[in-house]
This record gives sequence, C-alpha cells and structure tokens, in this order.
Amino acid sequence: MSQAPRKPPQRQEAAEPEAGAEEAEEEEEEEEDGELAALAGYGDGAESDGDAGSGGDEAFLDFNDPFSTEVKPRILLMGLRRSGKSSIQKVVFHKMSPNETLFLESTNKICREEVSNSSFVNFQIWDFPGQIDFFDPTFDYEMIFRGTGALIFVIDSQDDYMEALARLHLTVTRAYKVNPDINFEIFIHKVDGLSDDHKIETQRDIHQRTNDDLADAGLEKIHLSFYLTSIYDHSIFEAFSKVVQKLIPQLPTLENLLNIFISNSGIEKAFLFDVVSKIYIATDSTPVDMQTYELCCDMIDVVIDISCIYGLKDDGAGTPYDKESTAIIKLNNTTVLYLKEVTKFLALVCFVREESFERKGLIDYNFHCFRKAIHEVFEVRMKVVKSRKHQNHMQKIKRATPNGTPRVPL
Ligand SMILES: Nc1nc2c(ncn2[C@@H]2O[C@H](COP(=O)(O)OP(=O)(O)OP(=O)(O)O)[C@@H](O)[C@H]2O)c(=O)[nH]1
Repeated sequence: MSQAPRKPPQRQEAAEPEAGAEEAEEEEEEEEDGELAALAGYGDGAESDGDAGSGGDEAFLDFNDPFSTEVKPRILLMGLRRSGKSSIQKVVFHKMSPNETLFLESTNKICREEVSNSSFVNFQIWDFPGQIDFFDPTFDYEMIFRGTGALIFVIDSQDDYMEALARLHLTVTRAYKVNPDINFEIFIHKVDGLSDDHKIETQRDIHQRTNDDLADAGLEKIHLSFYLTSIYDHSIFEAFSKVVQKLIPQLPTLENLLNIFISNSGIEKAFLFDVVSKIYIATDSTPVDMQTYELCCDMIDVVIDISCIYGLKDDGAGTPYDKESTAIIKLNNTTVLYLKEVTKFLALVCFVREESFERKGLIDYNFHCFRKAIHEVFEVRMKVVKSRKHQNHMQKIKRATPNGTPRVPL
C-alpha cells in the first residue's frame, strides 16, 4: 500500500523571486485567452472511445456558471508565500510525493491548472503566488473573482498566522463583494507538525479570529469552512473532496443513487472516486471514516500501478483504467474491497462484508443499474449544457455591429 502516513522531513527554504502586479496582469490576460481556447478544444481531445456518457464531453461536470457559460468556474488557491499552495496542487493532481515538494520553487506567476481532460471533475485551479498583490489597482481582481466557484485560502499552521489572517480577511471581503456565491474554504495547513490538542486549539483560534473580524466589518453572513490539512496524509484529499462536492450540482442525486445501491446490495460503504485525483465526488449518507477513505485511495493506487505494469500492451498502448477495470481485495478482517469502473474517469469503491459478498451476482446486477443511472444523470446535464452553448452562439451571431446593423441577416 503506497499511501501510509509519512513523516514530514525538515523544511528547506527556496529562493523567492519577486513578481509585480503588472506581470500578473499580463499573465491574467493570457489566461483568459487560453481559457477560451481550451474551452473551444474541449471534448474533441483525447477522449474518443465513443462511449456516450463515459468520456470526454459526456462525462464531465460542468459546474454552475455564475459569470458566463463560456468561462468555467474556478477554484482559486490563495495564501501567503510558502504556505503550501503549489505543494497541494502537485500532490493532489500530479501524484507528486510529499517529500519532493521540498524542492518546489516559489511560484512567481499565476499558474492555472485545467482539471478537465484527464479527470472527471471539470474545474480550474488558479495557484496564486504568495507575494502577488492582486489588490493593486492595475490588477483586475474583479474579473478573477467573478468566475470563481470556490476560494481556498491556505494558512500555514506551523508559522505565525496573524499576517495570513489579515490577508484572508481582505481577500474574503473583496471577493464577497464581487461574487457573493463563492464558497470560502480555509485550509489550516501543515498540521502534521502539531499535536492533536494543538490542532484543535489552532482551529478554534483561527475560526474565532476570522469570524470576529467579519462580524466587526458587519459581514457575519459570510460563511467560512475550515479544514485541517497536510500533504503527508489523506487529509488534503478529503478536504479537496469536500470542496469539489460543493460545486457539483448533481450531488444530492448521486448520493441518493449510492444510498439506494448500498441498501439493496448489503454494502457497508461506497465512494464514487475521481480516479486521477482520488477525490471522492460522492458517497452514501453513512459517516465517512478516514481509515476507510485511506484504504479506498490505496486500492486505487494498487489497481492503477498494477495495470500500468501488466495491463498495457507491449508497445505501451492502451490506458491503465478502462471499461474492464475491476478489482477485488479481501482484507484479513472479513471485509472485501470491490472496485468497478463507472465512467472513463470514475470508479466505484465499496466496502462489503465477506458474507454479503457471497451474493456478488446481486451486487453486480445492482451495480449495472447504478452505472446506467449515473450515465443518465450526466446525459441530461450534457443536453442542458449543449442547448445553452447553442443559445449563446445564436445570441452572438445576432448581436448587432457598432453601427446597429446585424452581423448576419436575421
Ligand atoms: N510539514 C509540511 N510541509 C508542507 C506541507 N505542504 C507544503 N509544505 C512545505 O512548505 C513549503 C512551501 O510549499 P510551496 O507549495 O512551495 O508553497 P507556496 O504557497 O506555493 O509558496 P509560493 O509559491 O511562494 O507562494 C515546501 O517546502 C513544502 O514542502 C505540509 O502539509 N506539511
């Protein structure tokens, strides 16, 4: 099993080049162009196995689009320098080992990550360099916040966090004014260095101070969610899962489907995983136990690793995860872990008691119905997205030129 909790090694400071707001702005413009280009090309890329509902356009989650249907909602990663933003992104989405993050250089420009082509989850992460002053008048922060679904603010819990809290307050109040629908997610990060008591005390203190500051500013209606995270265990994946779940409009439907599936199959617990990131996008309504979640993550690692070694063709063709992907792992505590492919990007991982697993035929039949229902949920969503895109396109065509004449005869 590859994800056993690791001990954090000693920190090592890297050089921190400065970057001005101008540079950030230029970057920002490029980002917008790239964004639209990426959108235009989206769906006709690598995914072409013709399995409607399980690949490319068919299987993505297009989150609420408060700004426009053409700009994908973003997840912003913000925080002071060296708080751990790039590490989080690399560990969660690039399978970087936590120890390797010691050698990450300080980010000196906004990095945008598209999490849509390799993963079921369709969103962007904007990793902001800690030193960037995006409230500089030349920096168009309104444009950034307008298209944002969630703002993750990372606080280094091993450091003095007073400056981070001031920055957090400023960021949240500005962002809220531009877009009150943003979910504010606060990662109290690097908690691997704190004792259990210290963790709780730090969370309580940060919670109290931030909410007091908001109340003083008359903004107590802003809701902040807090998570204790570390890249050295699964807490960062769990926190990210919760952040992403809030952006999935179909979540209640997925949860209902999972509830029906487990109750009719004698299953203890089931997670719907995004295979690439190991974020679980939904689970049934029984409480999530961290150890169970960790075992599921380990199982995905095992399946993908073995598949990479033995599942690809001699010339390296094929993918380590496809329609045939399935795995059964029997643990020594009478529990069985059962993994099955749901879509090109999603896997269902279940915890089943050995005696219930004897009725595997029933589980497989119910799974077949569950899989079909999931595909239907996203087919409906796809139809809505496509018709909205079509409407937008028509509106653009009809839009009048500056002298008032239509671009094409109406
Ligand atoms: N102990 C511990 N260290 C961490 C954790 N996450 C990140 N780090 C370390 O924190 C340091 C800074 O991490 P970065 O990811 O470069 O921080 P950043 O916020 O992106 O920094 P800037 O690019 O300067 O804004 C690195 O040495 C990481 O190894 C964590 O969960 N625990």
